[in-house]
Amino acid sequence: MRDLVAETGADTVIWNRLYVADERARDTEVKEALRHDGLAARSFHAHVLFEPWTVETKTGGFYKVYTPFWKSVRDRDVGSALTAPSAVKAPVEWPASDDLADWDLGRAMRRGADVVAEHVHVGEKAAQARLGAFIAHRIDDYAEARDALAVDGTSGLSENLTYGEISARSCWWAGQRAMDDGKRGADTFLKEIVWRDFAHHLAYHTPRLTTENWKSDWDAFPWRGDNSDAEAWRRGCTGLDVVDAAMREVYVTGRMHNRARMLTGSYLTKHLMTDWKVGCDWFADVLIDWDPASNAMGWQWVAGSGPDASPFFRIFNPETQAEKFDKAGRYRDRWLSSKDFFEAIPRSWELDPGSARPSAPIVGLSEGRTRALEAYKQRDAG
Ligand SMILES: Cc1cc2nc3c(=O)[nH]c(=O)nc-3n(C[C@H](O)[C@H](O)[C@H](O)COP(=O)(O)OP(=O)(O)OC[C@H]3O[C@@H](n4cnc5c(N)ncnc54)[C@H](O)[C@@H]3O)c2cc1C
Repeated sequence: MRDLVAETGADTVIWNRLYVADERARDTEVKEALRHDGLAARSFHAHVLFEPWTVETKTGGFYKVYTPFWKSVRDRDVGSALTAPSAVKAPVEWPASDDLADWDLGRAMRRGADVVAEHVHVGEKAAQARLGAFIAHRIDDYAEARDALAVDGTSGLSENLTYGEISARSCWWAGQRAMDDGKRGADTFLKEIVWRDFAHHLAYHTPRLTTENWKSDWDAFPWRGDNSDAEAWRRGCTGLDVVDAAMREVYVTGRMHNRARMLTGSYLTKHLMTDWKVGCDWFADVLIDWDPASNAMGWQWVAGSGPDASPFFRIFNPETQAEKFDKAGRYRDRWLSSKDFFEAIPRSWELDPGSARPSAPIVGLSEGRTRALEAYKQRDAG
């Protein structure tokens, strides 16, 4: 950054504040170094709706459960999204830049970067267009459609929110206007935007959210570390159609349907009894919308180790879930028959469309469920 500042002649560096421990530590260090160099360094509240220290319980603590958090913020004044500055002074001479193509980032893949590029919509304009299309065409049915695996029923805004290409405030106000216009799904949409804030609230107040079991009694659980079953899970080769379809979807698009995140996560942490951190790390690698707080909160929720988590004994049955949320099998068909997956994966996986998937699940549903519940009972007995 120092080089860039010198090359551009910038006198001020500004950014949006972030709330996860390592992001805060890095930004503090950067701010100090820039100020030490005599530059102005300023950070702003723009990444979330409510900065984590501004939301308190009646006793002055932080929220550990979503519903009271939502109730405490839903009627707050969110403030309007700031307008863009009318002019930003450009450097007299732009610094020389490498050509990204020269970095050959997709070297280890067949055509992976090109495959994923078809699915991402980056940049502020794309984000605004996405929000506009969602509000105009999909928000009415959002509450029901958001769970249907084969339906494009959600906003798709997570990647844009992650990179700050659109602000949570803009989404909030669009949702509020939709509510005033009587759009049925608007309230659910606002609640989801606040789930994102809740993740950052938790990560700020309990930094261990992203690195350790949030509930320490889970430290005694015999999670398996990374293992060959987890590798089969990553490669979409578990023998369970819906799980494999979802693991292929994420490899091709850089995204995964929210319901599919829950059920692939459940299969990994419960049936395969693998530590949620293994899945959390994989999602960090492959998700374009990767957000450290939402990802860790999602994984700890699925695993049962997080605040406000789904109880461990409530083990998703991926097949029942698929029957419910992908009745006609369109989601499974689409991703299991996708040739793009084989284009996108690393060559070292040595998979091609002719490679067979296991004909039965690597860990059967009832066998995995019994094993997980037994380990859970023993954890509590021990
Ligand atoms: C195991 C697991 C891992 C996850 N990892 C991430 C991640 O790395 N990055 C990420 O942005 N989301 C993550 N989520 C949350 C959720 O799956 C995605 O935000 C959602 O699928 C994004 O699609 P969308 O933008 O169409 O969402 P929409 O349904 O349109 O929702 C609107 C916005 O609300 C927010 N939101 C919705 N659901 C959640 C949620 N459960 N938690 C937090 N925020 C939410 C997102 O910012 C989203 O863009 C994870 C969930 C699970 C279960």
